Amino acid sequence: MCTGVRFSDDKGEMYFGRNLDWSVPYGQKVVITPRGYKYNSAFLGEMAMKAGAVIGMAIVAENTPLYFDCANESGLAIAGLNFPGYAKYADAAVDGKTNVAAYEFPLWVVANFTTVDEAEKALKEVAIVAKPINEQYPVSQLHWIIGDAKRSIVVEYTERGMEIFHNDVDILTNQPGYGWHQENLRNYMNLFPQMPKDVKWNKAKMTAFGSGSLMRGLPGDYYSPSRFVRVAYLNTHYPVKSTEEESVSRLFHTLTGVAMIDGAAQMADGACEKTIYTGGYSTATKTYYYNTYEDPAIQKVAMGDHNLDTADLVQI
Ligand SMILES: C[C@H](CCC(=O)NCCS(=O)(=O)O)[C@H]1CC[C@H]2[C@@H]3[C@H](O)C[C@@H]4C[C@H](O)CC[C@]4(C)[C@H]3C[C@H](O)[C@]12C
Repeated sequence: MCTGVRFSDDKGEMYFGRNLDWSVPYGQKVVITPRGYKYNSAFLGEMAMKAGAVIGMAIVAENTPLYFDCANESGLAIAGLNFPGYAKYADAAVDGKTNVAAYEFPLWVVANFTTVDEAEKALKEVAIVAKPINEQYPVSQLHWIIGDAKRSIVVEYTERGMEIFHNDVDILTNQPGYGWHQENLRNYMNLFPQMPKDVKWNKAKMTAFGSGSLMRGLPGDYYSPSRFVRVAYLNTHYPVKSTEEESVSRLFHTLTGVAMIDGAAQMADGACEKTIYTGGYSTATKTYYYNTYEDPAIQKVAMGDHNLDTADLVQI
């Protein structure tokens, strides 16, 4: 399972991050795509980085960065999360549509757009096509969260075609679809951060043991609907912060609140899922922060420390 989150600080800068939950790493690295890089889109020919340089977590295949999550220097970010059983891409290019292969979708979004508004408008004309980049990497079944300083959307391509959801809680997990998760939040309207007043049941007078009393019922397990509710509650109740340090701390604490610990939840093949890495981007400093299951110390890569006016991918 995976979890994504977006929020802003008090100056309107965006922080956008995700947990990548799986049993084994994919060999991913932080990859910077500089302004002069060009890539061969599966259906659209040669593409330039119109919205500027990009940073994120990826593997590189055929000299193309296959981003798991990334952001451009204009402040638009995207993360792909597993969506098997629901994602259903077009089998082949669709006439009259802008055809984008699933593997290049994050790169295509951040190469072309600077805001969620721009991306949302263009996405209405997009078909996501089930074409793999090569035989080594089959097509992944994903849905995506796309965010900027103002808001986020969820993109799902299912048997109903392209669906775009306005994401009022700025988070995403896995199956089922965003619409189901949003409706399910209504089951948790009873959750509040406040200390409850003392109550009386006949002669029995009761006071809370301490804080957290009205959070009871917030699901603590790793199941996708449970993580959705938990991270929605955490993200929407966290106080808005001011400094980079406070917001990066917020990002990692929120994602730790839905991180997966080894041994607790097996996948269908019997292997346990765990949070392989947590990664996220700050528009304030154009920096990508990450840590891994093995090394929880937070590492950072600032775009500004690299020459962005070249044509070659930088793999860190
Ligand atoms: C497995 C990852 C999603 C993690 C997740 O959501 N797990 C939930 C597990 S569960 O089923 O819901 O239990 C996804 C996110 C991004 C994906 C990668 C990116 O899409 C980039 C390429 C795309 C290629 O087509 C396949 C390899 C790949 C490198 C993908 C491998 C894998 O599918 C990744 C790493």
